[in-house]
Amino acid sequence: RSKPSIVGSFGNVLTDLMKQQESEPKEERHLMHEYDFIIVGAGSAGCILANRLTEVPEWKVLLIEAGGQETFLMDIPILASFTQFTSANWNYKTVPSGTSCLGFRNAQCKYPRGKVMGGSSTLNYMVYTRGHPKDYDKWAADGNEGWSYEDVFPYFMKSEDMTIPELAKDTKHHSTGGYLTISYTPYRTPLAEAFIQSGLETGQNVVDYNTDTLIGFSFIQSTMQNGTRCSSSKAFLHPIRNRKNLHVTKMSTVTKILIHPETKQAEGVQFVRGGKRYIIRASKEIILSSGAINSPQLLMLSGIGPRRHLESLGIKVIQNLDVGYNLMDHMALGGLTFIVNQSISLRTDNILRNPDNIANYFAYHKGPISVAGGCEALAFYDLKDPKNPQGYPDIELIFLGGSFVSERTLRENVGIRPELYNSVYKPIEQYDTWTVVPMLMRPKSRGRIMLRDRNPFHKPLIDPNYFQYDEDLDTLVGGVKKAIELSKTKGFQEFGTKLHDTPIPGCKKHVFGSDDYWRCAIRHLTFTIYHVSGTCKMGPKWDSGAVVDPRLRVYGIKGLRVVDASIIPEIPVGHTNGPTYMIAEKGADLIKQDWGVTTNNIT
Ligand SMILES: Cc1cc2nc3c(=O)[nH]c(=O)nc-3n(C[C@H](O)[C@H](O)[C@H](O)COP(=O)(O)OP(=O)(O)OC[C@H]3O[C@@H](n4cnc5c(N)ncnc54)[C@H](O)[C@@H]3O)c2cc1C
Repeated sequence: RSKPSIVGSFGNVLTDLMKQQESEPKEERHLMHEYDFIIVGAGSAGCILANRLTEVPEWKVLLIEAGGQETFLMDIPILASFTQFTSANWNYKTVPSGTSCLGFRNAQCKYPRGKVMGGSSTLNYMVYTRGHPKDYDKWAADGNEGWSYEDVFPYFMKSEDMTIPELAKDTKHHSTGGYLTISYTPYRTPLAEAFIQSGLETGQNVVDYNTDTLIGFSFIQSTMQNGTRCSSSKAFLHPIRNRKNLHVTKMSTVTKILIHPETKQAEGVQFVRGGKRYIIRASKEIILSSGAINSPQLLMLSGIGPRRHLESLGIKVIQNLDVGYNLMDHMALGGLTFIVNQSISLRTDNILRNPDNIANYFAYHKGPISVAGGCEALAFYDLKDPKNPQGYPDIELIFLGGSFVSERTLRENVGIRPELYNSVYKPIEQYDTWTVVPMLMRPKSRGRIMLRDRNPFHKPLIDPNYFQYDEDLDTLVGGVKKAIELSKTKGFQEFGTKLHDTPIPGCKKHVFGSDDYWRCAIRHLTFTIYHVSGTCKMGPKWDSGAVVDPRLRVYGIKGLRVVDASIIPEIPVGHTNGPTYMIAEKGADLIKQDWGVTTNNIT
């Protein structure tokens, strides 16, 4: 490969920019008064639904998105954390709890969500995982007919275009030719290789975690296309931008679902665009795909939710349901930092200052700029059954070839208190470092979303209720110890790896490295892994906490479904974007079946 010239690469920047601008479906200026289907939210789920429903030529579909266009900068992997500082982020924060997020400003965890075409898939770190067969078999066992692993597996396959040759060969578990491109990141630090080696050295296997076997180590399979982000908009909307039966309206915030109080038929939506209020009707259905924070918010604003809560705000109750409960997330310890003695880590400032890196990225979409927010590899463990290669993970370790000190935006993403940063991390800013983020895979704790008031433009209250159960904290401590064990392996010791052992000021009363110290550290540097889900829970009719039935229809209301991460009854083991794609693929088929359209024999 020839060395790219800066001028040539600049030309490629323009090409990337134009391609992104031209490929996204255009804003529809002349909206109709009525559509067959209205989809609220062009996020991970909404873009799939828009694609699959407009496969039926006679259906007219309106896709409404509160955010604006996805830009080519958002598709540059290393800038993943940076995008959170733009208007493409809803900028939510958790309520202060006094028991978690203590090391962040106001003791609040930041809770970013995508407000842009592609939704959170335009902000995320592109890790593509499906979860474990047991996750879905449990959904089915709990009464969600049609959602066992065997039932949902074809929908993971349906979306997929696996471009990693050795994985694509495994046609039992992977497919090619779908809309969603999965690939390895085109660049790896030697530290990521050391991470994989550390797994082998400690008796673990290297696995393809998107099969039935998750326990083991792997480089990350990313939703990445030719070294750039493959958001749900890029994957599912760009290729169908010319379909005449799809209208898209952007910068349009839905403020209410209009439901007839007596017939309980969802009739239309009210939204605001450019300061003007619009009402558009749906002749068949309205589908909420606004994500696990905004879907429950919209339902509650529209009179569907817990009676007492709605009445306390003066909202007329149309249907009393447990909307907003069952909030789940994968929480983690952030800031676990290891120092090395060679310049081999991802230091974002240095990477972006080096013109060769920039030229290489824009010419070939390769090099360190193609690593999404520094995430390179991962490992799954079943700490309760550590010797079982077929175990059910309770911990995931995400490996990053950098840390708080090498990635300025990362520390701002979480809003670390300056005094904590200055005392613990500032003194090691000149060193090369790496991080493992231990994540809790099967949390018991459940949080809740509530309305602040009746104003649709006010942010809802988000209480993730992290560490409601000590068990969650204890499992996470087990994950921290695993990460430290790995740092002592030969592969990492070749780089003189050393755990950074300056204690967090609020945890100095505990001996550094003791279980109590790690519990305290986790309560201070509590990371969300951004997997908010479950707040419009799917369940059978005997489940009093269920908001939607197993065909994703809102209980008690006609013509209204929720199809997004909020229907997840129990959070899968892994990251939630892949499962959300599956939910949307299956949701689209459920809708088609209910309106008498044949569906490719998948179900
Ligand atoms: C920073 C970050 C990193 C993440 N990293 C990963 C990762 O690496 N791997 C992974 O698998 N998962 C990751 N996730 C989680 C994953 O992206 C989400 O689970 C998934 O995108 C959820 O999809 P969704 O369709 O439910 O919601 P979203 O994708 O959030 O879509 C909701 C859409 O609805 C729009 N909307 C909301 N309210 C309204 C309204 N009132 N009117 C009109 N439009 C509205 C929003 O603007 C948004 O576009 C990450 C998430 C974040 C935020």
